[in-house]
Amino acid sequence: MATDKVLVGVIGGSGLYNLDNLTFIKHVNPETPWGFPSSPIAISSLPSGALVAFVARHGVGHTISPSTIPARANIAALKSLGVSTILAFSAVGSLREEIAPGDFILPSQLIDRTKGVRPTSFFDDTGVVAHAGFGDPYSKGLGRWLEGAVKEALENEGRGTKLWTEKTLVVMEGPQFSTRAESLMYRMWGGDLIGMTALPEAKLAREAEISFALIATATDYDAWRPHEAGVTAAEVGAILKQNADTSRHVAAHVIERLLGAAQADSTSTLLTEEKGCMQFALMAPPLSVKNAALAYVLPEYFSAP
Ligand SMILES: CSC[C@H]1O[C@H](OP(=O)(O)O)[C@H](O)[C@@H]1O
Ligand SMILES: Nc1ncnc2[nH]cnc12
Repeated sequence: MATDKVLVGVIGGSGLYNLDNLTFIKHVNPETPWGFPSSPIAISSLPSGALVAFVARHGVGHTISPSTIPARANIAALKSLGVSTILAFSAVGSLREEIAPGDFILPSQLIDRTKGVRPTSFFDDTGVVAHAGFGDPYSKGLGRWLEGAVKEALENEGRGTKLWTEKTLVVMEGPQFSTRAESLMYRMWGGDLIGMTALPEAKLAREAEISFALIATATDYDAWRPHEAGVTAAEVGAILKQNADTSRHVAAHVIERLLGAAQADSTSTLLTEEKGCMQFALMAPPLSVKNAALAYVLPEYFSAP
């Protein structure tokens, strides 16, 4: 099933700086109205010939901190290539005893503990006000479908990696890890996982009408456990390689099946679930507004001056 369109994008987090299990074709580096993406985007092909676009969230040499990731450029650059669905990978700490380092999770909810220092909207400084729906931060149909596909990929890899679903991810500013008091408070709030990068990425994907799912990979137990030292970067680093190898396997397996499923059923909305979601989020008639930045990321509604 070959197509020359890049319908699926992957964002790699800590430890996942390439998809070198796929056949590399070329790098592209689109300059967006929000600057360049975190890394040049690697276009690779799956065994079927279908194309995948990959961006390394922290740069390929992990030089970009969570607070300064150019998330708007990453999402806009992927959209400019034709991407309609993004699978994002993220290393997270566990706030629950049962979720162990090495486990994979498809979170369904987010709690925002970033500090307002990250630009979170494509509409900033455009004169257009938009309120995207975000009650379900991850695309629900895609998430339901991924549950089976990721489970199958993990079983097929044969490492015994567990998959959890319906979990709540707390997104903190960083770069320092949490105090014990904060970690305990997040547990009381209902948090199951903690990370530093899931926002604003998911909000921006929604504004860009891109289907979006997060595949979180647990690296540590954060600081809430009594009688255990708090988390360190060394502890996280020790498990990143194993998680990244499994993530590469999961990405290849899942994307091949996702594209196959979408192509086999012409009524499938797996790749297009969020299309049209911004239509009623805009507080002014969009076609009356000419804006180059919005025309770049939402050409469905805006045109350039
Ligand atoms: C190296 S641990 C902290 C670092 O790892 C996570 O990154 P990502 O979500 O991109 O995998 C976490 O959010 C921090 O940025
Ligand atoms: N314990 C933790 N806190 C925040 N982000 C993380 N990423 C991986 N482990 C983390």
